[in-house]
Amino acid sequence: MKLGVIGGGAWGTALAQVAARGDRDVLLWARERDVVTSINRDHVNAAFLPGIALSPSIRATGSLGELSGCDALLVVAPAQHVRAVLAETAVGATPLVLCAKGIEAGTRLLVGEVAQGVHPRAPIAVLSGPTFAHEVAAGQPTAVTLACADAGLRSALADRLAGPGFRPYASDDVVGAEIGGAVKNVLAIACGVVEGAGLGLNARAALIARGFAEMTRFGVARGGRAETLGGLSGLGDLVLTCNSVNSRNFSLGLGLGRGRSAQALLADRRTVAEGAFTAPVLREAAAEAGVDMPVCAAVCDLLEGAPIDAVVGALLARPLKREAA
Ligand SMILES: NC(=O)c1ccc[n+]([C@@H]2O[C@H](COP(=O)([O-])OP(=O)(O)OC[C@H]3O[C@@H](n4cnc5c(N)ncnc54)[C@H](O)[C@@H]3O)[C@@H](O)[C@H]2O)c1
Ligand SMILES: O=P(O)(O)OC[C@H](O)CO
Repeated sequence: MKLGVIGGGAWGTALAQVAARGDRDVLLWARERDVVTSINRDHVNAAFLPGIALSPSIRATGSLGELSGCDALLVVAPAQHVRAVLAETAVGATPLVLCAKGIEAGTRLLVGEVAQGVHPRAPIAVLSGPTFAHEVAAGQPTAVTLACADAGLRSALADRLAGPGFRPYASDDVVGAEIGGAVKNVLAIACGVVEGAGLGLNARAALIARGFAEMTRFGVARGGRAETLGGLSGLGDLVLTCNSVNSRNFSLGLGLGRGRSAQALLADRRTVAEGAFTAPVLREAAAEAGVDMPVCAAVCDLLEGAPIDAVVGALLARPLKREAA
């Protein structure tokens, strides 16, 4: 199975490295000319994944048309750009493996739903889980959820990607796998705020547990399964990103917690903090589904500039309730 990768950021490059294990050819489309040159000439992605020596069997291209010879495509553009990039790609019935974590603004669609709308004949899979790109690219042990309704395709993709340091777990719950990754980014911002504002480790643990309850409520309301939310793509990724400054979302929250504005923090950054874009659309989607998500709503308020004391005070002053509710 020849794999193509759409997106030359940190995660697309790390996944290309996984797919290239054993000197297998991988074609990676990158939007930036400097990334294409850097990968083909020096076998590094100096812009988005510095310090990692890439397999020479990864070839980069700036032309989406070249991907037409691939047997499956890993889609690793940021969530808000997936529609535009896929619209320019000839896909037909080639399987698409969605690896971005987010919900599309405006439509409130999951990335897999966007892909299905653009390419109705393409089988859809989702790869998600606790995966800092640098660690994956360096071959450090990592496990992910690989979700696909088609058992044969799921198994073929898992066999193609698995290796000594990369272990996919199979699932048929595409929606559940996507929602975990999208919601955890918003919750990671909240945990960063707690760290930046010095609110303590108890508060962070409370946010992780109550945030997980929100993620599960929303995921189940959208048709996912609670067991998927409790797996690698949900709880696993939530634990990772809520506890490390290596997370772009956590570090965005850290800056907010230290008093900087979201606008200033997001300006000029070349890397993506998906939670900032997911938070407002998640608030809309939760309202639409009739799901209470107070922590995620609080992150929206903070991104819009509300004072931390007021937001935290309002969260804690809500009426007391049963934990399971
Ligand atoms: N970095 C990680 O560790 C990691 C791990 C798992 C999942 N992800 C997810 O993968 C997705 C991609 O993130 P990343 O970390 O590879 O990106 P990145 O932050 O390393 O790089 C930004 C990417 O955005 C792309 N981009 C910017 N503007 C664009 C546009 N107008 N159209 C198309 N692409 C555009 C750039 O080309 C680049 O590939 C995100 O959804 C992210 O949540 C990232
Ligand atoms: O750096 P973040 O916050 O985008 O997190 C990267 C991955 O999603 C971790 O699994």
